[in-house]
Amino acid sequence: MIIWRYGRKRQVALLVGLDLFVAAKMVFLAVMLSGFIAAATAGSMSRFLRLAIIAVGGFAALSLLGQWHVWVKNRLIQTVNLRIKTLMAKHLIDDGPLPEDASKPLSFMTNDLKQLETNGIASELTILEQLLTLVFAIAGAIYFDWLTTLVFVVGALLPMAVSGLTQKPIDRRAKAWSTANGQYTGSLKDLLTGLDTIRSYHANAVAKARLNQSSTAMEFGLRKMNDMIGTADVWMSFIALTLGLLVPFGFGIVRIISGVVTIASFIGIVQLSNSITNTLLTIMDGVNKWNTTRQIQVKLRAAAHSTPDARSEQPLGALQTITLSEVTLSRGDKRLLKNFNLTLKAGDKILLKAPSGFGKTTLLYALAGQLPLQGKYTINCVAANQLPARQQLDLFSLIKQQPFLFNDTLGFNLTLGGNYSQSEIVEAARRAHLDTLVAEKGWDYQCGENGANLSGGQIQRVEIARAFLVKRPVILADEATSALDDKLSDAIHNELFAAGQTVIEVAHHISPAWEAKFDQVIDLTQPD
Ligand SMILES: Nc1ncnc2c1ncn2[C@@H]1O[C@H](COP(=O)(O)OP(=O)(O)OP(=O)(O)O)[C@@H](O)[C@H]1O
Repeated sequence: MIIWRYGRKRQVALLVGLDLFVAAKMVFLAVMLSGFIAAATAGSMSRFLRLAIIAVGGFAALSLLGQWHVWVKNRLIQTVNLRIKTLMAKHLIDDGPLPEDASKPLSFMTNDLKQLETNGIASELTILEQLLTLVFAIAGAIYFDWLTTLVFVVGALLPMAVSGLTQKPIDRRAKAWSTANGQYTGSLKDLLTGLDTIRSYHANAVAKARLNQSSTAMEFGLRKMNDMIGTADVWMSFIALTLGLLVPFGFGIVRIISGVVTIASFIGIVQLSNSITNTLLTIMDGVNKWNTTRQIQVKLRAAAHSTPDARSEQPLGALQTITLSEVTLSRGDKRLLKNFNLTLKAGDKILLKAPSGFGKTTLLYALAGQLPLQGKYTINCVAANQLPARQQLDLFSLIKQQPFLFNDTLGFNLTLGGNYSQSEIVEAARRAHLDTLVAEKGWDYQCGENGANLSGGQIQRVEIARAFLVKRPVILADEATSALDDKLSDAIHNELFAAGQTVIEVAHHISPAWEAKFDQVIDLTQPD
């Protein structure tokens, strides 16, 4: 159960306790109505008035408990939602997927979790409440006449057995909808990111058609899922109404005619039979809805149980060597580098050259452990895949070709909330030649969405300053100065070369004078 797994046990227990009172309301109503009929049949006004006072008082007390029930229920929903979101945020940030999968977690965090709330959590709460109502209603009806009740209960239970048949097709359609939903969110995100490109190339019509295509697929998936749930509901309801109501009602009439049951008892049974049938239908509906969230729950459990890196922490010591031997890289189905070899020692400066799309960025990501590689990769003679991911990550700072800036201050974008002294931050900014910008705008300057309020060169220097600030043993520089003028590019290279860190740089345009300063210049197109 989602609420038991992610909620506070104390809150769940209190809710179940209050559910008992909410559930008792229907039985209380039936007993009161039956009592009114008995008073009317006996022609006793005083008995009627006494019952009327008890009825009003009883309903007032039950309503007060119902109010408390609302608060407890909503607080429980809040706790469960928050715990799930915290868990997923942790999973996403700590052990999240590679960049190319970015739209999937976005869709999961928005659409899937919303569905989990409306179809999963809400259904569990309803089912719980309705189950208790059902128990009370059956107990009350047995008190009036057990045989008539039995007919009512059997009539109401039969449709439940049939509902099992609709489970699998509902599951299938829920899965198809979830996939289409993910694709829609992905293409919408892509479109919004590239809106200015679309407009400047007049690709509006194509963009609209593509978005329309994925929204059509999503809406179709939703319709198909709702069709299936709706169809199941309609026919379940037909079976429930005939077997659960008409047949037992007729049976009760026969019992009255036979003189076994009084009209007052029968009114009580009929009132309670409504509760029995309605609760069973609501429970079935809840179970159907809950079943649409099975896949989401599986993902959630996987996220909750994602264990920290099981590889043993080996003391790696200071970086000495990095070796790649017979390494092959792929991206999707595409084979990139094949049988690539590289040996470097700490402090080396390496320049990687190859035509666009050859796999240089992929190689840098693989070195940092953010993309897989086939072949032998060792750091200080230890196989990289034996190192905890965190340890490998901490060796590298990656200056990305397309840096990402948060919609936050300049200061935050440099430190990313890390714990650095002011002098360290100022020094990193100075080395990345950001000091003029800082003097002009200040650390609290808002960078805008993905650095919209900065120039391309300034964004690149924020990314460079991040790398200088963390001072990791290896700097992976992917076209790190492509947006800078020659003077700034030279100045940044001076800083890159001065610090004694290992530098592995990918650059298309680099002057012969700078090229000569690298320890190794590797042309990836040339076999060893
Ligand atoms: N997320 C991705 N999913 C699938 N394929 C990708 C992805 N990113 C890049 N590729 C493909 O992998 C190949 C290598 O890309 P990569 O970015 O490593 O090349 P590169 O040599 O750095 O290119 P450039 O010099 O243009 O930056 C390209 O063919 C590219 O289309």
